Amino acid sequence: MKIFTGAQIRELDKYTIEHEPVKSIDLMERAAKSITHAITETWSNGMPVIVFAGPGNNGGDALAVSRMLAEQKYDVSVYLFNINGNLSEDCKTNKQRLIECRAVRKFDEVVNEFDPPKLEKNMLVIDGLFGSGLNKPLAGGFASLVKYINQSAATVVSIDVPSGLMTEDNTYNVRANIIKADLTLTLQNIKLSFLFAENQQFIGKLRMLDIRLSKEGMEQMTSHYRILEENDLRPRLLHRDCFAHKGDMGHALIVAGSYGMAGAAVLATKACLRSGVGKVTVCTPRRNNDILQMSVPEAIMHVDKEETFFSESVETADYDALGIGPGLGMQEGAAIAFISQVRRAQIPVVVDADGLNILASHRAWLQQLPKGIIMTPHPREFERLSGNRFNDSYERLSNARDMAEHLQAYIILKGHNSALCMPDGNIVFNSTGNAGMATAGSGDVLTGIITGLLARGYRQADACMLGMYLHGLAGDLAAKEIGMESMVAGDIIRYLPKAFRRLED
Ligand SMILES: NC(=O)C1=CN([C@@H]2O[C@H](COP(=O)(O)OP(=O)(O)OC[C@H]3O[C@@H](n4cnc5c(N)ncnc54)[C@H](OP(=O)(O)O)[C@@H]3O)[C@@H](O)[C@H]2O)[C@@H](O)CC1
Ligand SMILES: [K+]
Repeated sequence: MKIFTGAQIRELDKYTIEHEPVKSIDLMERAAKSITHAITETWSNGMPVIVFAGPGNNGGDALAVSRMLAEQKYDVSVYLFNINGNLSEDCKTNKQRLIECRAVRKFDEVVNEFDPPKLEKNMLVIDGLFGSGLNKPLAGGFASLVKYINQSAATVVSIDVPSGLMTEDNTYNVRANIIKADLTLTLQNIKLSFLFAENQQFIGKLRMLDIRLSKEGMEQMTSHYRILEENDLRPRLLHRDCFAHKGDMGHALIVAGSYGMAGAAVLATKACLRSGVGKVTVCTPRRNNDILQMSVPEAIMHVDKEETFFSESVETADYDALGIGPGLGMQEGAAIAFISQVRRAQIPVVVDADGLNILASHRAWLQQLPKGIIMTPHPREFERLSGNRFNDSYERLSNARDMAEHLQAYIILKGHNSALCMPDGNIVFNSTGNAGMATAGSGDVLTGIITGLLARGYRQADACMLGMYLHGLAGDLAAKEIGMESMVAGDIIRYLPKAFRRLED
């Protein structure tokens, strides 16, 4: 599913009006009908409704919804904020229609003085102040109103966007002046800012309402942001020939583990083996040999000459992909072996964990990475890697996109809705996964899966998308059966076969 910016939404709106064709006011009526339906489905008309409408089309929606609710015998009081005497055309029309229908308890057009109504627990507030047309942080009277609504015990439903929240960049927004909705009814498509963890407090529960914007318009419009769906992945799956031999299924090399961190190597190797690859060799320090041999008997050992850390890069001619970094340690010896290994690899490479930390402490090496390299940092690893501190997820994501373009790399920013930044500047968000996966070793599992998929023959972009989707799906399937609270990384590996099955069916 594509994600459109506020500016693109306005273009799509225009396109739909011209090509369907439909009058702008009728499109608003259509949106209001589906918003009203979502509200009446959830709350009965015994609940008093207070509507706050702004001067633009978000306010126009709110006025139309007020009329429709009042016609269905809801007890509706409406406050329209017309401070500058400048209502949008459709807002004006809906103001007129509302006055004419005479069904609302109260209609107050606020021009100057505003005496706020009492908001109580059993009331429903409809927030139609601002939507995708917001162009600066809320201030003054609107900021006070938002604070007043937020501190009340009433249930809040936001139309399209919680008022005060920008559809993309909230880096310099004033968070105290954004509505905290219990439910956001967003029109047609999800907005970029809804995907960021720190904005969940404003959105509450999210529902998307199909208002039938032009399909053709949406297909034609290019978007740099996309949400990954099962249907995007199915056609990309490689099929297994019935005469397949393990030699045809790829050979992955995992370089992982230091003394005390054998577990990271075990998890990455096991996950790699579960990702359809033919063979996996694991290169690890001498002292981890027995642990690996016992925990992952299917893997081939390549034991480093050092007892406790990775010290010598491996010839990669016999391998199809390299995954390096989990539990590798940060000794200077390991760092030098790491960069030598990455540089000499003539195969696709995935770098994670200590591999990223090593790069962060030798940032000049970033310029020496092979094109097409895959890096999978979590937010703090990415801050160290980029040498920056970020105010929010949007700023972090923009920085990751720039780095991916500059280094011609694939960067998966892990977290709530992991984001894959591609060398061409496009960004794909994952739609699977859950909070139970925020546990030690979860990242090692992802590294193993992507390395396995690369060795199996998937190209970088496909391996990253499929890898993050399967990783999250396995976590979701695990959560369904065992819950999130006590989930460990090994559970994700245990549910990988079911995740593959689900995609293949
Ligand atoms: N998707 C679709 O196709 C459809 C979308 N629809 C609906 O349209 C909504 C978008 O409507 P919109 O473009 O009129 O913008 P909206 O959010 O109402 O705000 C604009 C007004 O706010 C003002 N303003 C801005 N910032 C401000 C601030 N900080 N403080 C104070 N004022 C501020 C701005 O004034 P200006 O700064 O431009 O002078 C202008 O007056 C969308 O969210 C959805 O609900 C549906 O009706 C049908 C189909
Ligand atoms: K709103």
